[in-house]
Amino acid sequence: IQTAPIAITGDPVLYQKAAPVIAFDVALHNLTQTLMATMLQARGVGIAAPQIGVSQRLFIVASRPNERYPDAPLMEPMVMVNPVLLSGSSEWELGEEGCLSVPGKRLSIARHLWIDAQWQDLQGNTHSGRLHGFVARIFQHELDHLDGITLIERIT
Ligand SMILES: O=C(NO)N[C@@H](Cc1ccccc1)C(=O)O
Ligand SMILES: [Zn+2]
Repeated sequence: IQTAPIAITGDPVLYQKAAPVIAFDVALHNLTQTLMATMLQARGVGIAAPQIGVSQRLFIVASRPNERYPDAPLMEPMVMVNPVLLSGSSEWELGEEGCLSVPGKRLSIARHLWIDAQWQDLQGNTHSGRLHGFVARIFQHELDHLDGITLIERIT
């Protein structure tokens, strides 16, 4: 399966508002496979389509313990199309984040402790649920990417 180069700080695609996904077709399936393979190759625990140069509202949340995040919880990777943050806890928590598009940096970022999210799967079915802790953190990080926000914009 193909991987793709990861856009890094300064690449305009990282600062655009991504477009909603409207076609739940084979191209979306292929894009998701490339996104997943790229994330795994980079030892990521999440990745957003704009990071491989595709300005569409799609990301993967795939927390699992690895050398970059030894304490990360293990979960089934979630492919989230047209994700929406419905609400977030009033309580925020500071935590270390890395970004595959901001190589070599770990920054302390405040995120909601839990969030209620809604998204579509690759078949276009709508789902919703509450995410907690590190998984909620990854979701919020990836959603920022869909709105043209990277870690650097989050600290300034
Ligand atoms: O760059 C990305 N995703 O956009 N990948 C990050 C995801 C992430 C998000 C929040 C906290 C830790 C890690 C990574 O280091 O795997
Ligand atoms: Zn990132």
